[in-house]
Amino acid sequence: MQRRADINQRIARISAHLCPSSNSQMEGSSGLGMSNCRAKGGSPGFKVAILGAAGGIGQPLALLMKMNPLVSVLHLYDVVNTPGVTSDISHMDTGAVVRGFLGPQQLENALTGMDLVVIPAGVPRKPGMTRDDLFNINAGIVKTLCEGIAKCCPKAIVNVISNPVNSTVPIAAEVFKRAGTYDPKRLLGVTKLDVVRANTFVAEVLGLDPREVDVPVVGGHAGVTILPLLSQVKPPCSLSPEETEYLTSRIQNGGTEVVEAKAGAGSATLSMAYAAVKFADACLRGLRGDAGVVECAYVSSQVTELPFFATKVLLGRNGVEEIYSLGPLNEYERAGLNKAKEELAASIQKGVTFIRK
Ligand SMILES: NC(=O)C1=CN([C@@H]2O[C@H](COP(=O)(O)OP(=O)(O)OC[C@H]3O[C@@H](n4cnc5c(N)ncnc54)[C@H](O)[C@@H]3O)[C@@H](O)[C@H]2O)C=CC1
Ligand SMILES: O=C([O-])CC(=O)C(=O)O
Repeated sequence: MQRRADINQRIARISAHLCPSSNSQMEGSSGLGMSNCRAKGGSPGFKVAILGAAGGIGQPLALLMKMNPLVSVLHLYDVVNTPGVTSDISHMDTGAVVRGFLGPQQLENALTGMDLVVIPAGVPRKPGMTRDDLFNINAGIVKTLCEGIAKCCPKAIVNVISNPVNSTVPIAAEVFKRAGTYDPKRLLGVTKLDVVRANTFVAEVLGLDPREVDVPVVGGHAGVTILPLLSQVKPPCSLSPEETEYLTSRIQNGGTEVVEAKAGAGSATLSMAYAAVKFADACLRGLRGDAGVVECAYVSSQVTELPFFATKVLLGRNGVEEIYSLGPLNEYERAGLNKAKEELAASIQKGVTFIRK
């Protein structure tokens, strides 16, 4: 009888170690936490935080990041619902240890020690809205989150997804400048979804596999600031003026296409999570020291007279190691570039003014 009780006690002790309850993975809870778990921290890899992790993008992004073998620790932060999302994701039998953080009082712990911070926090569009219509709410959210980054993980690479990206990246830069932590190489606006869409739509027109197509998309991430360089598509191809016009318009309006199809239920989340995880993976491969990791991103730049601009960049151990020039543009692209720069200049100024005012 006594022997049976001993065995039961031992089993209970072991399962408490190996299967902590979902609450115990939440920052600030009592009892056995992930910090007591024997399996924690053993695997090499990078520490990644997702801010806005319970949202439409955040949840599938968390799932995909949990599948990434380069990630050893995954912190999920949001102002709502992180206990459930964290519990759910943490049951996936992949290497990354997942921890959840709920509300502003846990932001600092969510950020401390992170190598990469991905920000999809903020409100999405509804039909009839522009991305700039999100500025009033999302600017403040991005400001607060970046203040936390400056304080707790100033050396982290930061991927900004929250719209309007054309303004939220300058906002992040101003916050970091104020804090004395700004490193332009480590701040990247995520425009990868424009590239993903461009590859898909161009492949459809040409009858190719989208995985074999590479379309540079430069400028920014809203309407006419999204500038696909269809004269530089790889593999080299020839598009008629009608095909060029159709593709440029579809790529520029890809976000609106999804917003309208979702009819009030938000904007692109699944394709965005896919794009964001590809982009984050590229940043991590760069950090690891892999050679030749190139992505389009909206960064501090001298490619044009504007302080921020999206082009292809080389990612490395310090973030953006090299920024590539635009390459030869045709007349149609040069006209598009002028339109893009006009709108981008205003969006950048709006972001800068928001912090400096
Ligand atoms: N860069 C790009 O290509 C794309 C950007 N986006 C943008 O991403 C953002 C998020 O979109 P969705 O995930 O669809 O929205 P969502 O509303 O589904 O999720 C946003 C999440 O952010 C959280 N949140 C709000 N305030 C927060 C704060 N102060 N701290 C932490 N979390 C906070 C919310 O609780 C929510 O869980 C939007 O601004 C959207 O426009 C969307 C698609 C593509
Ligand atoms: O269109 C939106 O509002 C969301 C977004 O940025 C995109 O899907 O490209």
